[in-house]
Amino acid sequence: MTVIVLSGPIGAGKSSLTGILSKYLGTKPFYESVDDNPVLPLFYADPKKYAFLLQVYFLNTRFHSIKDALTQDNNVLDRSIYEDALFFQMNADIGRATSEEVDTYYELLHNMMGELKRMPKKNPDLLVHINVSYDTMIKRIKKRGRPYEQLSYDSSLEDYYKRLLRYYKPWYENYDYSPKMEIDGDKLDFMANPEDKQTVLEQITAKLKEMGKLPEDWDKSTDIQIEA
Ligand SMILES: Nc1ncnc2c1ncn2[C@@H]1O[C@H](COP(=O)(O)OP(=O)(O)OP(=O)(O)O)[C@@H](O)[C@H]1O
Ligand SMILES: Nc1nc(=O)c2ncn([C@H]3C[C@H](O)[C@@H](CO)O3)c2[nH]1
Repeated sequence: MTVIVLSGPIGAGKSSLTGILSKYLGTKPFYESVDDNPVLPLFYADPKKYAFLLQVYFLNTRFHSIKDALTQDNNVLDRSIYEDALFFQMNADIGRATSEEVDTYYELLHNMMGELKRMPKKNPDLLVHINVSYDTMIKRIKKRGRPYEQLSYDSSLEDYYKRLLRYYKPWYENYDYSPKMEIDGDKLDFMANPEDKQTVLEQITAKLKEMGKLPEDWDKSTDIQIEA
């Protein structure tokens, strides 16, 4: 059983790489609830009012996916539960949560993490973190085109996104729930460039082999077709 989780800021390419990787490894993808998420547009329209509700929504949907993923064979998850607190803390730090909401959130998170410890598999096998600069992040957010994430929708998002990148750096450095590796999302266009896609799959395959999670003679074509 191998569970891989992707991490990285908004628009880094987690969902895209989840699709590629799960197809390549023949495993099941688990996507974050975004397009079917009724709270996300409310949050972007009024972050102070909806930050707490959005966090609880994400925690709940993430918990469902994890419970499912950790009891099945092989999986790829497009964001880790360990990033939830990063988002919440950042929003709390900019005044979008009351002290009661902060206390309640951390109690709930602690409670849920306690449940995870009782699962047959407690942690993922590997975290694959996609690193991107601010410019790449904005380019990808534009390309994907969710209206409420655009700087033209709310110019304060520039500060929000830059702050998010600052929070991610120490978060990744301190992450120690599983082995981890970084992908250079600025240089590697694994969506449009087949050579870059091959490079990324080779890097992940090498790490899985090193960890004994893939046979040494695993040699599968990286020529897989994914809908953008
Ligand atoms: N390495 C890449 N090179 C070029 N384009 C990319 C790359 N990764 C993702 N994209 C494009 O960038 C956009 C955002 O990608 P994606 O939705 O996978 O990001 P994400 O990290 O899952 O975002 P979110 O955190 O918001 O869910 C998509 O339009 C995707 O096609
Ligand atoms: N506030 C907040 N807390 C979270 O835990 C969280 N997880 C994801 N997101 C937002 C980022 C993208 O817009 C979109 C897709 O990742 O959802 C979050 N926003």
